Amino acid sequence: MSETQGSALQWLPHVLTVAGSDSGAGAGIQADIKACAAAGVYCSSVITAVTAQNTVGVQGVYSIAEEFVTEQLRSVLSDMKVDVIKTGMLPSPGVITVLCQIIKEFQVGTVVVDPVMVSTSGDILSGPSTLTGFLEQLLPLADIVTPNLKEASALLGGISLETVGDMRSAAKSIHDLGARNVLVKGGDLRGSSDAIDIFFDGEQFHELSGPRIITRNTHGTGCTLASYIAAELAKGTPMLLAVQAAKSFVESALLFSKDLVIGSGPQGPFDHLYRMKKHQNDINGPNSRFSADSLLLYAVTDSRMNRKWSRSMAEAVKASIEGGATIVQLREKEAETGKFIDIAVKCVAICRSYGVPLLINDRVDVALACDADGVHVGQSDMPVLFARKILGAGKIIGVSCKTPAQAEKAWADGADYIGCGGVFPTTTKKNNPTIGLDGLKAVCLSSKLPVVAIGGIGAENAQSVMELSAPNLKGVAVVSALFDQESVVAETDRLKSLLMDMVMTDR
Ligand SMILES: Nc1ncnc2c1ncn2[C@@H]1O[C@H](COP(=O)(O)OP(=O)(O)OP(=O)(O)O)[C@@H](O)[C@H]1O
Ligand SMILES: Cc1ncc(CO)c(N)n1
Ligand SMILES: [Mg+2]
Repeated sequence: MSETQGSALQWLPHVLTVAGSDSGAGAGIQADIKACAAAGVYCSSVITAVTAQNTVGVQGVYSIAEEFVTEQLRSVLSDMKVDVIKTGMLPSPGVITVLCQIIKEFQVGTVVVDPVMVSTSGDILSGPSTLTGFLEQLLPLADIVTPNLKEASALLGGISLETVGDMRSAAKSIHDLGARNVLVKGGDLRGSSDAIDIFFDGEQFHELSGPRIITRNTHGTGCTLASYIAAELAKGTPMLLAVQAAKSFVESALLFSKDLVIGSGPQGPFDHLYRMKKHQNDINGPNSRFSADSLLLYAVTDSRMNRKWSRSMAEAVKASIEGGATIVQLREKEAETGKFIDIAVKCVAICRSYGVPLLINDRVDVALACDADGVHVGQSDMPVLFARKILGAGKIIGVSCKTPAQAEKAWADGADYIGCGGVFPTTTKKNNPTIGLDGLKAVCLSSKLPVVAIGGIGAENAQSVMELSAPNLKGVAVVSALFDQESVVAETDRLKSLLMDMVMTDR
């Protein structure tokens, strides 16, 4: 059919979750399906148990007979191409045995094991009788196993785990039991202000640390993390990157949902599909303060160049606006905070009088203090999610991105635009690898956000940039082409006219 319609057949990465149902839908199968959906991955589901569960706890468990688990597994695997199997609640030794047989029979490529044993509310989901099955049958098939502290302890005969050091030793011991990679989750580590997980690939340890979000809505973080890892693996993401992406997803979802009220118990669910909600918010307009058209000619200041041409920052900024700059970013890498504020206050006043937005590079505090229009942050500066938290919906936040993955995250975290580069080599920023026009195009295509290109751009090559057929590429950001010039007004005006011609002929 698709041939007659002239369209290519489409393949969607596919995770099969083998897990229990949570009637409250915060954890279990329901969390797995939502996490995979959020990652853009198809998720089929074989149900091993039905729980009567809510935000208070688990009131009942009804295990599905192993014959019927087998029937479900055969149904899915005989018909569909599954890339990754993710396991959650496995209520009996018999279910573990049939699952392992079927994984081998159908030669499923990748297996993610979340050794769910006890819910955070303290209820038993898989009793001690399954321990041997986990240890002897399932772990040796696992590409990654993701125990929380209690589960890691249970797998290791009940040893106590209280410190990050204990988590490292546990990860190594569990690796020795046969799992190829181990992630010991520290969500429940007492007395830690960060949420620290330990990843061990058999050779190296990685301490994955993120801020602990203060919220009651952490029900299902474990299921979600494992499913998101499975989803990333199904897309072909390498193991460590998949784990990092999953942790970052959980963190963002918890932050976005921290004040959500569902249920009256101590542990609420969170919103896996927050990105859709965020998108709705965007459409509905808190970001209407920002017009993407202002990215057309984006002037980034440089005090070294100002010194060379003996002009003050205020003079340089004013000249760039008179020449036609549509937005200005104050970039001060050397100035002390007091000096920076002094300059920023002057520039805010100038920009405001012309109606041109002024952004501050990197320093969220300076932007707030001077009531600038927003900030531009790099990948190693304050994360967009936190900058947004501090600045609120009323400010513009831009972020530098070199890769589609960074671009995707920029949008999910609430950025208003992406600065993408360095497109061409430049002397302004040393040791900054260039991504070329191809890299720029890849970033544009992978994001819904407006993009401004940066790096070695001037009148001579602006056309080659603007010709990229990406509708969200809105302009060029320049430093030396405006500021390392005898006349800032004249050079800005020249580039602006070129850009205007390009956008006009485009229409
Ligand atoms: N409050 C929090 N803030 C940030 N990250 C968290 C928080 N709580 C848990 N996490 C992260 O969520 C992931 C799951 O960890 P956790 O130790 O809670 O698993 P779990 O106990 O199996 O979860 P579940 O509640 O589903 O049983 C880990 O990456 C952990 O660091
Ligand atoms: C069904 C089910 N699976 C897993 C967990 C662990 O969070 C839970 N609470 N319920
Ligand atoms: Mg937990």
